[in-house]
Amino acid sequence: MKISQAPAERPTAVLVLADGTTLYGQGVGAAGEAVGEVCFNTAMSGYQEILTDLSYAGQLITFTAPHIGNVGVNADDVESDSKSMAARGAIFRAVPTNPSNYRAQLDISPWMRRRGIVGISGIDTRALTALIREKGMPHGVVAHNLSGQFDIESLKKRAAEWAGLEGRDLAKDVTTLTPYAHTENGWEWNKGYGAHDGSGPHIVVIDYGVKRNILRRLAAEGCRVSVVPAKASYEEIMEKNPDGVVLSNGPGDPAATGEYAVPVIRKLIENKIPTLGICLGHQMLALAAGAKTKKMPQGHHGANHPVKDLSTGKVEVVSMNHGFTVDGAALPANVEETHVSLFDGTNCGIAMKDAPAFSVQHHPEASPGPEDSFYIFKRFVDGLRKAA
Ligand SMILES: NC(=O)CC[C@H](N)C(=O)O
Repeated sequence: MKISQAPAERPTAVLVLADGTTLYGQGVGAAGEAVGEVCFNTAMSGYQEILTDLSYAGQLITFTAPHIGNVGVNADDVESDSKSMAARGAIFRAVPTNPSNYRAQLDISPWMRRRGIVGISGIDTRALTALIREKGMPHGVVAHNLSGQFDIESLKKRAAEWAGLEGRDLAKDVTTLTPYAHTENGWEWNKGYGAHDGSGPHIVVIDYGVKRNILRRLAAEGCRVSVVPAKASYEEIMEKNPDGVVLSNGPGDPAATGEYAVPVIRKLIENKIPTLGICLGHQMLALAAGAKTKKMPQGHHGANHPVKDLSTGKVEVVSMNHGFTVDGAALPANVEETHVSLFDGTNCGIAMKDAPAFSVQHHPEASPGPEDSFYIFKRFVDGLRKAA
């Protein structure tokens, strides 16, 4: 399959893929160039959460929902701060129009400019998504400049020479540099975020690129939440006297990140410290237990993926964002598969039989997406309360 698009009349942006596919459009957000792996996200809403999710570092996001920016942006719906290294590029079908929503504080384009996200609109995202589905996630460059002059050959070369995500540890680039305490609670209609009392179990979250809503959901369960850098040692974690440890989501290849993270996680398991892993944290718990991870052709990025909890038989509709997967067919004997994707049967959760540790591939914190899996936090925290 090959796609092409006639140059827009006065293009101010272009998407060039490593195979030379060149799609012209209108620039949105920051001017400049962004190189990365081109993925697609099928969520119908939640573009602000998606564009601030640090797990997208190194990726350019094609939104399959055609109208991005309709409800504007606000200060609440962010998953990382303004200096974050989340997705550097975004690809839209329609040129964003004036937002209409009572929560809107700003248009998407100036907001993207502030965050340094280079965007292109006017792209046939349906054809691009079909291309990704057929051939896997290509490497590409989004370039945006008002002159409309682009050196396509050099952009193609840049895309083709980009090293890709396999073997890349990106958690070290996006993690917090210093430990901190988190106090923001879950968001409530007409109230926003409150502060929690922190009277419940103490959770240490290892930040590989943590989404804020993971921290907020833990706070909403009554937990005291401490966040530590990705390279915190086992001793530094234990000095904080955690009742439980959460391994966060994050960008890049779990196998590369695991080089420093897995030895720490192994010690947590050996010492029977209650542990919950989410997405990258799930993949690294699996690696620590002796399982394998591999790259997926298209990955899962959306907010309506059906997943089955094998322990209850219930199906939950979940938020997903991953391009690597745990090989469910090669799990060690002490690891039980607890969740599977009903789209393609890939592994979506594990529990260790000989340690109080479990993890899920999807995003129980949603943000964006349905709240079906909030119970994962409750399951973890109830377990801690029982053990106390
Ligand atoms: N959201 C995440 O934590 C993503 C994990 C990993 N970087 C992947 O793409 O599979």
